[in-house]
Order: sequence, then structure tokens, then C-alpha cells
Amino acid sequence: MISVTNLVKEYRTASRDVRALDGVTLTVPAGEIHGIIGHSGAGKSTLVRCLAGLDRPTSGDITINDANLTTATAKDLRSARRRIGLVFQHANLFDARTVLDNVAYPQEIAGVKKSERRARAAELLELVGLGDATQVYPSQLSGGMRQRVGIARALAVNPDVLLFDEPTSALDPRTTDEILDLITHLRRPDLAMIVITHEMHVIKRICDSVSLLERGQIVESGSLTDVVSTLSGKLSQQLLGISAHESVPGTLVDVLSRGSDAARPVIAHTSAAVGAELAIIAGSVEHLAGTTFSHLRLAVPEGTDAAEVIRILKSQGADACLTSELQGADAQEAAA
Ligand SMILES: Nc1ncnc2c1ncn2[C@@H]1O[C@H](COP(=O)(O)OP(=O)(O)OP(=O)(O)O)[C@@H](O)[C@H]1O
Repeated sequence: MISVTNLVKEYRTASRDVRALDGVTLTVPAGEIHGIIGHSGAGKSTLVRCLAGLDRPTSGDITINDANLTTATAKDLRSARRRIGLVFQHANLFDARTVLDNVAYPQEIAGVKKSERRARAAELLELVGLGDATQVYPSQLSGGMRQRVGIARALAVNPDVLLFDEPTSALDPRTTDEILDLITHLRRPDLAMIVITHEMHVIKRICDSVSLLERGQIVESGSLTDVVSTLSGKLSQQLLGISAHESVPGTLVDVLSRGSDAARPVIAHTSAAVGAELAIIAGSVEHLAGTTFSHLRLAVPEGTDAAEVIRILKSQGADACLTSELQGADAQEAAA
């Protein structure tokens, strides 16, 4: 498990002071894959550097299981760092070393015997699907294969936490999905995984839980199913959003159903109850974290009470609200 409590990081420059992290609090239990998503400048890289022990936070605590990284001495920090495996956007491999020796490198630094570290490296390469490539040099590998080597290397020290910093940003869509499948395959009950990304696809495909980072603060956080279920939430709109452009004049209502409710004729029932036909003008159906979510936009005919439509939709277990309440700056941002 990794816990971050009230983490603050300030940079002082000649021209201005920047609070890159402004009180970040977060817990990721072992066995879970947690995504942290944010736009450029939100503080993602700063968070990675602090979590990885590459940068000291201004204040706050980072604890991995029982070890506090923030109060550790320089010597203890070196061993504490080994509790976190880091996977970067580019694998940064040693070109003069074979794949096997790249993966064995962290254990070489840690003073592990040659035969032992090589056996462990071979085992990890098998795990990431490169069991046949141990003696190959990095220049002979594709981007996706290099990333697999980077993941095997990060696992070499048997970390408690695996931290992925934009692991698929440099890959094509097919290779991205292969690497995301591999990350899911690495799931273990004693390993917490954090994936920092700006790609919603990554969150949708592999994360159990997610946090939204904005201007150095976590503004929304929770299990994927919980955040998506909150129709007015920023993450729900970004994960399951309907474009603001998909609207027509008149009164519109957005409705979100989940699980078995998504398959029930909620709209037909509501239409019958209010005695008016509700047209579906846009929709998005997604299967996320094992649950089906349906987000639909309905046109309410003139003379029909939209508040009554919303009440009846909610009485059937759906979340509903006027579309105009969603189309603030955040929805525009999600639609962009
Ligand atoms: N070394 C530094 N000195 C001064 N300001 C910095 C430093 N590093 C980051 N910042 C500032 O802190 C804020 C957060 O930056 P950070 O790089 O962590 O964001 P990010 O979400 O990773 O963005 P990107 O996706 O563009 O890399 C920004 O305003 C940035 O200008």
C-alpha cells in the first residue's frame, strides 16, 4: 500500500513561486491499479518525482507499507526507493547491454550475486513475454518491446509499488493496448500500481480507481464505477461524456444508468409515465470495470415538465439532470 498525505511541492524561481502540488492526499491499496489523470501542468511529473524519491516534497508524507519516505535519511532513502519500481514513457535502456543485463542492472546495483540476478531477470523477461529475447540488444527492439524490458527492469527489485509515468504515450494504439494488457497481467495482491497519464483510454481500460489532478490538487477520486456514476462529476463527463455539440434547441435531460439498470427500458417507461415521447438525441454506452454504463441525452417536448421527467428517471434508479446544468466549462473541456 502507498499513502500520500497532504503533499506540497513548491518551486521557487527568480520570477515567481509555483505550488506544483497543493495538498495531495491519496491511498492506493496493494492489489489495485490506480490512475492519476491530469492536463499538462497539473503537477503529474512533480508527483512522479516525489513518489519516486527523486525530489523532496516541501511538506507532507509518503508512506509505503510501514516506511515513511519523506522522513528517511539519505541512506535509508536509497533502500526505500527500491520499494518503488518506475516505468517511464521511454524505457531508457543501456544500448551496450543485452536485454537480460538491462533487467539485471537494478539487482547488480543492489549487490545481488550474478547467477541470482540473471536467473531473476530471465524469469521477469518470460513474464513480460520476452523470454526469447534475453540476448538481444535494445537497438533491435520495437518501442513496445523496449517498454516491456523497462517493466521487467522495474520489477527486478521486487517492489511494493509500481509507478508508471505515461507508459504508453509514445506507442501506437495497438502496442498501447498490448502494454495495457501486460500491466493488467502484472496485478498481484502485494503490489500497488499507479499509472500517471493524460489519456482517458488508459484509465478506462485498466484502472480500478482514478484521481483527477488539477492545478496540484486532487479534485475527484474514487473507484472507477463510483466516479462514473456521478453524472455531474468531471471524471464521469470525461469518461462517459456526450459532446456539448450533440444538442438541439429546447429542454434537454441527461440520464445515466448502470449495471442491469442500463438494459432496462427506463426511457420508454418514463415516456409512458409523462405521456410524451422523449427522443434520444445522443448517447454513450461503455463497459467500465466490469459494469455497463449508459449515458443518454433526451429531448423533452414542449409542454412536458422536465422536472417530472427527472423525478421519474431517478425513481427508476437512474441519475438524471438538466443538460444545461452539465454544460459548464468542464463539459466543454470534456467535449474538446
Ligand atoms: N523545476 C521546476 N521549477 C519551477 N517550476 C516547475 C518546475 N517543475 C515544474 N514546475 C511547474 O509546476 C507545475 C506543474 O508541472 P508538472 O511538470 O509537474 O506538470 P505535468 O502535469 O507533469 O505537465 P506535463 O504533462 O506538461 O509534463 C507547472 O506550473 C510547472 O511550470
